[in-house]
Amino acid sequence: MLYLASQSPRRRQLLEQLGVQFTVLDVDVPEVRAIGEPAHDYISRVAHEKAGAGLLQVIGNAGARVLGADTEVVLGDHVFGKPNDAAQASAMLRELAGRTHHAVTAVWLVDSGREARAISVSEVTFADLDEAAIAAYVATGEPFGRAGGYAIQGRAGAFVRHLSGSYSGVMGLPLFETARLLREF
Ligand SMILES: Cc1cn([C@H]2C[C@H](O)[C@@H](COP(=O)(O)OP(=O)(O)OP(=O)(O)O)O2)c(=O)[nH]c1=O
Repeated sequence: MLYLASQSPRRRQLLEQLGVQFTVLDVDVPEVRAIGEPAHDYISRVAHEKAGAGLLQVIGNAGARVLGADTEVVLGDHVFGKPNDAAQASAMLRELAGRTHHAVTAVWLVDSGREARAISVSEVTFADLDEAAIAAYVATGEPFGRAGGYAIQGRAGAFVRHLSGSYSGVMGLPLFETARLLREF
């Protein structure tokens, strides 16, 4: 049995695209980057902790495999998680506007004896955004619950001048990499 340790409706929707049967587990892992922790190490660690927390819930079930993922937006050494309020969302969008950032998703697949990881790094270039565009976007509510304060699958799709990488990875679960993990496991 496959489990998805995630409360993200996007991840559920994306995993459904692969046509696999799975059950969702609720996990709540603190997302706190340690001082000096490299961005990719942090993202991978959080995804691993989500998968591990899920596995603890189903460890008695024979054949249980658990997927966990974490998505963050990275600009230089800054890691943008989900904004807490409108001011934070606006500040993130102001930094992303007119620049190229990385949208990074780490995925772990674990069972009681094995674990495997995939990491998807996409390069995303945003158009210039003026204060009015940022305010209008934040007012849609879309930034909340989204890394970097934007949803590529929503209105922010119009901000993306260029994407090199994985659209599903930016959205929260890279399908090519996830399918490969499931096949190889
Ligand atoms: C960049 C980007 C992120 N996102 C979402 C995907 C993730 O749900 C979220 C990043 O937060 P995460 O901490 O990766 O995930 P989550 O808290 O939503 O869910 P869980 O930890 O339970 O798995 O941002 C989009 O939906 N679209 C985008 O374009």
